[in-house]
Amino acid sequence: MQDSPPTASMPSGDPPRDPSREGPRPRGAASLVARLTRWNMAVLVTTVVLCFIVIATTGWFSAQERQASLSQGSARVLANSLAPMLVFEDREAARNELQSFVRRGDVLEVQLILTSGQLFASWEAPGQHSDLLVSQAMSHPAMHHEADAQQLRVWIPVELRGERVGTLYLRESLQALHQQLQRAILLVALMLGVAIVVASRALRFVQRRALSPLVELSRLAEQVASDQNYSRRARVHHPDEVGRLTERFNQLLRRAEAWQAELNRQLRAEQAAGQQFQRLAHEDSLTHLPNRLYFQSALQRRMAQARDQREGLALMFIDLDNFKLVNDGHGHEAGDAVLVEVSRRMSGVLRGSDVLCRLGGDEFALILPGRSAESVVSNLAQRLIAVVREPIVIEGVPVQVGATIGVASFPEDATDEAGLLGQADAAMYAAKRAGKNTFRKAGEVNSHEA
Ligand SMILES: Nc1nc2c(ncn2[C@@H]2O[C@H](COP(=O)(O)OP(=O)(O)OP(=O)(O)O)[C@@H](O)[C@H]2O)c(=O)[nH]1
Repeated sequence: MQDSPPTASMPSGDPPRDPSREGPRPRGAASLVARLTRWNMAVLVTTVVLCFIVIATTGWFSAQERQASLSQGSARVLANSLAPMLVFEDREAARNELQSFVRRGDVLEVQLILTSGQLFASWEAPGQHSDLLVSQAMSHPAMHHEADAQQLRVWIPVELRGERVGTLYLRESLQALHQQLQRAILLVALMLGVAIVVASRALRFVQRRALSPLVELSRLAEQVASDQNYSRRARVHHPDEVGRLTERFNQLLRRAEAWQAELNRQLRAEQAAGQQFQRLAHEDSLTHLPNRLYFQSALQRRMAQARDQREGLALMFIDLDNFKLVNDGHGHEAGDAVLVEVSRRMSGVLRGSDVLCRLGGDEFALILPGRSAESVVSNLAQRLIAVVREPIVIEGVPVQVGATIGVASFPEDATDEAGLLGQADAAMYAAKRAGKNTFRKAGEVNSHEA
């Protein structure tokens, strides 16, 4: 057989890819490292800012308290030295004492008031006006202080030998303290800013290291999803949760690989079975020549090709002579053996492009593609008749059959398959009538003879 029946194309072992599961990470999907760093930074910055607020507030209040206690201490010393001057009504000495006291610089106002409520001596910084109410000064029996954001006020009783002789009122500016504190806060803020920058770098580095096995696993999963190569394996870095996850993932890969191998094996088996089925459907089981089903499609295909390429084609209809006698005389099995041998002999004299088919019984058809010269066709018919006529030895007994051939040419005798086969069939019958073991061409058979 020169033209083998077509085989069915089977799908490859790999299942189809799903493009939606491939490709880079979608836009806007941040990496786990970046997301974790952002969250950690948010927590860190919030904590640092809260700490900063607590430190600054506590610092402010404790600095104010320290300033108040310092001022109270110096006011007490001043009150002690002013007490005798108050008793002896030495205003000049009291003013001098106040003058030397206010050299400290932060003082805005000092007032010395007698128990009667009368002002004994005072000092006010340039541009300052006293804000003291006498009733307020006398209302505090013991040392007392008040502070707001800008100023500190101290009231202290002036006593001599345990007896109250007046009140000393001191008002101080907290501006210097403010500036000092601002500088300290700025310095702390700067240091915290640097600490945040260093911490963010360190966090990113640590998280990148800690999450690298997870990132590696995710990359591997993406690769496997993309190329479906289940023989890949992920590296287990540490025997922690991620390590165990990696082991489970490798286990899944091993199973998927085994499933894929089994699926491929099944597909190959089905492919082979399909090819076998295709072959059997188009093959004559006795002679292994292409059968009638294949002949019909082959003739259609070859004629279409001939039409397209403006080529010719010849068809021979071959019927064995006196084959029935073999069956009747030597049995059906002997008849089968003759059919097999005749097929083998006829195949032996054909060209590679010729297609010999068994149509059924003792009937054969031969497609000769291309435009063949008349003499070539005649010679081939004679050779076929000659090889078939050679005696065939069946179980030691020679038997003889013959062959009668009808030839039809495309496009001269017919332009469609049925017409061409009919013409070859008619020519063959004409040859039978002419005495068998011969051939006839459709073009030479006149209508009367047909
Ligand atoms: N052994 C065998 N015989 C078959 C097979 N198919 C058909 N036959 C027989 O082949 C014979 C064909 O009959 P014919 O073509 O009329 O017989 P013939 O002797 O060749 O007649 P002519 O063509 O006039 O020479 C019949 O007896 C069928 O039973 C087969 O597969 N095996």
